[in-house]
Amino acid sequence: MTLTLTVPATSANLGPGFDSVGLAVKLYLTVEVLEQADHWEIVHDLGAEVPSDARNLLVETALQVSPGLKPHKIKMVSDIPLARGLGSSSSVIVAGIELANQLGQLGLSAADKLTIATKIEGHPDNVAPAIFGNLVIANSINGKTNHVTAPMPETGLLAFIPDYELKTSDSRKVLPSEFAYQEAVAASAIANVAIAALLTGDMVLAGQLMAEDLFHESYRGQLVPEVTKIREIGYRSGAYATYLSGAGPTVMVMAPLDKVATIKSKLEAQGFSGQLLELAVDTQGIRVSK
Ligand SMILES: Nc1ncnc2c1ncn2[C@@H]1O[C@H](COP(=O)(O)OP(=O)(O)OP(=O)(O)O)[C@@H](O)[C@H]1O
Ligand SMILES: N[C@@H](CCO)C(=O)O
Repeated sequence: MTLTLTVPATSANLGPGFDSVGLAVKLYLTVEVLEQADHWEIVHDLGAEVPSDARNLLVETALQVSPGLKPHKIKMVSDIPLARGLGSSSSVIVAGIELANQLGQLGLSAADKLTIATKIEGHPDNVAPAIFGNLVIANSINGKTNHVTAPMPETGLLAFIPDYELKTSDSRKVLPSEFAYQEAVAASAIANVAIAALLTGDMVLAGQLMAEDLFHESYRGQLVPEVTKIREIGYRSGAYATYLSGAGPTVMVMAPLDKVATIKSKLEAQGFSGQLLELAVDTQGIRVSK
């Protein structure tokens, strides 16, 4: 039987949860492992920029975890748009670790996978929900990763996915290299209350605090000009929150389920170039079938 790995997309930060909070959503990367071969071959239609050989991030990750793996032919299909703030790189890294785990029979625990994935990605906010599903709050310090998974309170999710890419590396370049002590205290207090509100199911309070992020959104706004108008429309139409998903450029609107259709049609009327997608929370994380 064929080994198939299915990994969800993820939306990181949720405003002030910079580098530490993420939500799994129902868009998927699917990796089907076919026959053993002389060399790695990845069959995909993700464009010429994505390598079809051992340079593909999937294989690079798998070989980093288990260098002796035998090459295989692999079919890769993805609904997760690349470099748009929906965790495409994390989905591949998580799939690569699982590929090594399965082919190399490594017996990795979920915690091991999170530690490895965080080391490769640099922060746990996308890889953690890609592994566990749901809402995950995680940190990593000196190679030690901690995480808490929680159900997401009921909310509609509307993603505006611009038709331009924004690489995480470029979006991190506009962030400050230092933060004054008082500012750091204020930023983390906002994040703490936002998380407490999410964990107690208070989407109204969570949404207010998500809009008050001090860590990254104000610096990145210039890279995603649509965010100001989308936030204004969301605010006037009763959304809970509007935030930059991951490093952007996707803008996520969280809103009561009965307000999503109205907000969607108001956003459509703006004529922004891109896609508007209604999403739902993935509650499972990575699936392995064989
Ligand atoms: N299926 C894939 N196979 C191989 N490489 C991929 C795949 N998906 C994404 N990548 C690599 O990851 C890069 C995008 O990573 P980047 O961190 O910039 O954005 P993202 O992960 O989509 O967004 P974010 O981290 O903000 O949520 C792509 O340019 C490509 O190099
Ligand atoms: N927390 C990360 C997510 C994207 O990898 C960022 O905002 O840069």
